[in-house]
Amino acid sequence: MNELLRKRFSASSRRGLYPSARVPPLPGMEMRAREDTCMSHDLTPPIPPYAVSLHDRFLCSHCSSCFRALPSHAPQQCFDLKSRSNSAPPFSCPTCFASVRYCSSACFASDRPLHVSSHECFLLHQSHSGTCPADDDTADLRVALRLLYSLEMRGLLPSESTDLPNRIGGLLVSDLQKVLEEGGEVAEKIREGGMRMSCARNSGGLHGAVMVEEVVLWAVITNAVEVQVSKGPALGVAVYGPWFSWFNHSCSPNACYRFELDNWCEESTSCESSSFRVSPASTDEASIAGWYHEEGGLAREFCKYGPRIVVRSIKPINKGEEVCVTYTDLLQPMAIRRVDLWPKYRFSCCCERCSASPQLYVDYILSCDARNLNTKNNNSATAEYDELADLLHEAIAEYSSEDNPKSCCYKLESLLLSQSSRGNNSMENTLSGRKFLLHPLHHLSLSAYVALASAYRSLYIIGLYEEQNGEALKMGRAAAAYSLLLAAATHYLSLFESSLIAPTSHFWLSAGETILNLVQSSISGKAKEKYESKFRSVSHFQCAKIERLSRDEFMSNSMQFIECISTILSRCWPFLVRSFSYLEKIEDPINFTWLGGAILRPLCSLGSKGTTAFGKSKCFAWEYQSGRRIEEEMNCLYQLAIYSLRYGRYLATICYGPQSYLIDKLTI
Ligand SMILES: C[S@@+](CC[C@H](N)C(=O)[O-])C[C@H]1O[C@@H](n2cnc3c(N)ncnc32)[C@H](O)[C@@H]1O
Repeated sequence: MNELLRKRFSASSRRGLYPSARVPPLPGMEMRAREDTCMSHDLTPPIPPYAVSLHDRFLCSHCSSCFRALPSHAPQQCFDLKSRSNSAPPFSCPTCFASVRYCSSACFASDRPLHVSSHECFLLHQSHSGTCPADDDTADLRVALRLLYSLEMRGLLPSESTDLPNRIGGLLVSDLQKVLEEGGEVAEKIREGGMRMSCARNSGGLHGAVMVEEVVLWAVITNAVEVQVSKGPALGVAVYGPWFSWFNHSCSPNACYRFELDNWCEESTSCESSSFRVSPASTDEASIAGWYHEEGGLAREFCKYGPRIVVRSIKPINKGEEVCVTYTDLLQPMAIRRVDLWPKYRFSCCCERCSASPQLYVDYILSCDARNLNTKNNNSATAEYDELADLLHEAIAEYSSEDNPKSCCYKLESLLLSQSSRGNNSMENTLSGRKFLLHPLHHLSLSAYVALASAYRSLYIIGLYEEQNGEALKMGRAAAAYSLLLAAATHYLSLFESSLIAPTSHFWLSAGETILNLVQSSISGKAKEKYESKFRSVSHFQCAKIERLSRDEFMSNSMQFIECISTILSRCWPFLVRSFSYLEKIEDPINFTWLGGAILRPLCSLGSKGTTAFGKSKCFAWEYQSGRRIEEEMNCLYQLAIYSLRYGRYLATICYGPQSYLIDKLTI
C-alpha cells in the first residue's frame, strides 16, 4: 500500500469514528445438539449465505451468483483479469470489463444489483487498472463489500457515533480494536483492505468512514469459509449468518461441513429453525433472544443463490452437547494449531484434545523425535527441528510458487533421507550424532508426503505428455507410494482421534485415483477388462452401513479394510518404491508394529472383532515374486486402487454425506 495513504489513515484518524471506551464483550454464542445424534447425520438443512465471492482466478470460468461452471463458451480459466477479451459473453457485467459473469438470466438479475451497488464492480476496476499487484486475490474484499451493502440495506450497521460493535448481523467482531493496536499481518490486511473498500465505495475518494469497512472485513476474516465444491482449489469465499457462524472450533470436532450448489429455494431464502438438530446457546439467554427478535431472526439470509452450507455429525453427539467444527488443519501438533488460530480468531483452544495432560497420543506422535516414540519423552533439539521445518517449508513454498516439481522432489527427499531413522520396521535408538530424527507419522513428514505426492503426480503427467512411458511409470509409482503412505499414516492417527477421518477420506480417495490412473495408463484396454471382471467376481467389500452407524461398527469396518489391503500392499509395495531411496526404507506403509506394543494393543483388540466384509479370504492370492511381469503388478495395483476408492468414498459419505462432490463416478 502507498505509504502516503497509510499515513492519512493512521490509527488516530480511525479512532475518531468510534470512542475508545469499550462495552464488555457479549458472551460467546455456541451451537448445541437438540437431541441425541449418531455419527453421519446432517445437523442443519442447507443454509444460504449472507455473502459470497469467487476467487479472482475463477471469475471468468464460474457464475458469480450460483458458483456453477459456465458453459464452454467462456474461457475455462482466467488467472489474469487484465488479459480479458473485448467481447463480453452473455450475462456479464459490462462495467468491470466482463470479469463478473453469470450462467443465466436469473443469476444475472439476482446478483447484478448487489454487484453494482456494493461497489464490487469498482474494486475490480481498480484491480484492472494496475494499481494493485496482479497476483492479489480480491475475494475477501469483495465478499466484505457485498456483506457491508447487505447489512446497510437492512439497517444492521452500527452508527458512527456508537461504540465499536461486538457483533454485526449476529457475527462476532469483538477484538478488532486489539488486533489493530497490536499490529501484525492481520492488522495490516484490515487497514489496507479497509482503505481499498473505502476507495471503491466512494468512487476513489478518500473521505468517509473507513472504520465500518474495517469492521466488516474483520467479520469476514473471523467468520468466512473457503467454498470447496469440486476437486482442486476452493472456488471462493462465503460468509454465513448465525446458523453457521455460531459453531465454535474444537481440535477434536464432532461435526464437519459441506457445500451444496443445487436445491436452492426459489421462493424463500430463509431456513425454518425447526429443521435444525442444533440450537444456539449462550451463558446469556437474553442475547440470543435479542438476535431472534430484535434483529429479525437468526434465519434471515441475504443471498437467493450461492453455495449452501450443511453441517454434519462425524461422531455420536448427546443432546445438549456442544457441536463444533474445526477452523484449522487437525494434522498439526497443538503448538502449531494455536499459532494458526490466534491471529484470525483470537482464542487459545481449550478443547479436550488441547487440555489433556499428559498430551494425547495423537499430538505426541505428530511432534516427537523418532527415538522417543516409545518413551513419552519429548526432549528433542528444538533448534535442529526448527531448521528442518524451515527447509521443508521453503521447498514446499518454492514448489507452490514456481511449480518446479523435480526440484521439490529432490529437495524434500534429500531432507527426509538425511533426517530419518532407518525406516519404520527398524527404528533405532542409537542413530548418529543427529539431535532430531523424523519418523513417518511426524507432522513434517506428512506435509512432505502431501507435496511429494502432488509433485510426482505432475511429473507423471509430464512423462505421459512427452511420451516417455518408462519415466512416466517411474514417477507414477512414486506418486502412488506417497499417496498411500499419507493415507495409511492418517488412517492410523484417525484410530486415536476420530475426527481425522475427514482428511483421511481425501487421502484414500486421492491414493485410489493416483493408482487407478497409473494402472489405466500402463495396461491395454483388454487387460483392464480382464482385471475388472476378475475383481468383480471376487470382491464383496461394501462398507455398507452409513445410517445409524455406531462407533464400534465403524472401527470394525476400518480394521477390516486395513487387514484386507495389507495383503495386497505387501505384494505391490516393493514394486512401487523400487529405486526411490527414502521410500525403500519404509518396508510396509500400513504396518505400525514399530510403534511398540503398548500403543498397538487397542488396535489389535479391535482387529479381532472383524467381520467378513473385508476378509482376507476374498482377496486375490498371488504371491509376490521379483521379476513378475508388469501386468501382474498392475493387476494387484488395480485391486488396491478399487479398495482405496471404496473406503475413501465410505469415509467421505460419513463426513460429507452421499451428495458430496467427493462421492463421484466410482462404478466399479
Ligand atoms: C465463527 S465465530 C464462532 C461463534 C462465536 N462464539 C460467537 O459468539 O459468535 C468465531 C469466534 O468464536 C470464538 N471461538 C470459537 N471457537 C472457540 C473456542 N474453541 N474457544 C474460545 N473461543 C472460540 C472466537 O472468538 C472466534 O473468533
